[in-house]
Amino acid sequence: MASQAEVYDPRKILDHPDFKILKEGDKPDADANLAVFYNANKEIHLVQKPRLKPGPGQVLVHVRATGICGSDVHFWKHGCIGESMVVRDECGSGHESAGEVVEVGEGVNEWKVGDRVAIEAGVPCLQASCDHCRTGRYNGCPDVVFFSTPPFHGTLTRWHVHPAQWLHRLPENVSFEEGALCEPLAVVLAGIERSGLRLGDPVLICGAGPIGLVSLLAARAAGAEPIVITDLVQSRLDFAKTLVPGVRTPPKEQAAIIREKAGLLVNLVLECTGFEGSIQTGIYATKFGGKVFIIGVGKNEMNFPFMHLSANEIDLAFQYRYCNQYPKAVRLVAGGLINLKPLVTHRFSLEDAVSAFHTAADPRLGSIKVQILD
Ligand SMILES: NC(=O)c1ccc[n+]([C@@H]2O[C@H](COP(=O)([O-])OP(=O)(O)OC[C@H]3O[C@@H](n4cnc5c(N)ncnc54)[C@H](O)[C@@H]3O)[C@@H](O)[C@H]2O)c1
Ligand SMILES: OC[C@H](O)C(O)[C@@H](O)CO
Ligand SMILES: [Zn+2]
Ligand SMILES: [Zn+2]
Repeated sequence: MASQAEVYDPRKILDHPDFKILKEGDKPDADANLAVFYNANKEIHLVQKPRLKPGPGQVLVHVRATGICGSDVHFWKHGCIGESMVVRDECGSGHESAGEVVEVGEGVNEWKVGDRVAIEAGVPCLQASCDHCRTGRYNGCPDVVFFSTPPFHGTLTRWHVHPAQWLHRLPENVSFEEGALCEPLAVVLAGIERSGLRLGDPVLICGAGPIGLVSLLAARAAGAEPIVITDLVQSRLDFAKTLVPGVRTPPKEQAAIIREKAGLLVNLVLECTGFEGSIQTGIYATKFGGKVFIIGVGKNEMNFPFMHLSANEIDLAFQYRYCNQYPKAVRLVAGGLINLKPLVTHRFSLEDAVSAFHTAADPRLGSIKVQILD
């Protein structure tokens, strides 16, 4: 049986005669399989890819909404995340997507044309010999195909072929935009689950970007009180207040001010920036026996106040993507416990998707979540 990596071999697309990088002024074919690709030269462009037929066990999805994640922008602007995820060739972007089934491959019985789905972008190997897959923690699978992490192309495209079992049904009351936002929600829910957050816990959230704001919504739904959120950008704190009016926003992200604002030391920090200074602030704001749960990603090496952590029995924990979170994410949105709608501040067509990237990458434009709709 072919591995997922072989099935989704990225060269198949790059070497295909119908693959074409569109230059300025090029008019795409009608209904073309447009996508946004970046490369090792830090160029970003619209491309035309072949529309492939779904193979056995696969489904062809018309992608209707895709959000731009900070990691998409990071791969474009910096060419890597950490040491193992490196852009070496043309690579397709996007992993926050939802759409509509348009064709099913052989042996697919659970989906039919017209079904509305959220796309789970990480496809693990599911081999019995893989301990991570066998034990259900499939986000640790070393052979995962994570669409949009090089070398695998992303789901920001018009026609995307996906394995049937990594799609999640969207109920009628969940829009494609919300379905796409279930991806960052899955990241956050995985973190909240492993952080052990309980009703009435005082929580500090560091960073009011999309991940911090989704954490705010999820922590509120989970019963955290009080919740303090930090950011260096006032407009993002203002946005947090509109989402959850009761949230406390200290004027500076310093531990002493956070303590005063919270009225107490927090027992849980959800760190959503990945910056060393912010992680340190989180550590100093945490009470004896508390936990600093780090969702943000950043530099390869960082300094933490070792003896303060030790003498206060503060746990440091980390989140890497997610496993088993999509069904929960969809239920929470459908059930009205988490309202993701306000997070989408900018919308673009697929034809104009490169402008969407420029908007997402420019902090002066004040976007929270930029989505591409088709
Ligand atoms: N662990 C995972 O699997 C996973 C998945 C998705 C995203 N992430 C990471 O989560 C982090 C947040 O993602 P995002 O999309 O919200 O990014 P973002 O860049 O939009 O938001 C980060 C926010 O942190 C703020 N910030 C920076 N330094 C700060 C400081 N010292 N104190 C307080 N706030 C500060 C910024 O102003 C910004 O608003 C990123 O590092 C991202 O790569 C991790
Ligand atoms: O939402 C998922 C994240 O963006 C990915 O893990 C990315 O950071 C690296 O592949
Ligand atoms: Zn992401
Ligand atoms: Zn595996």
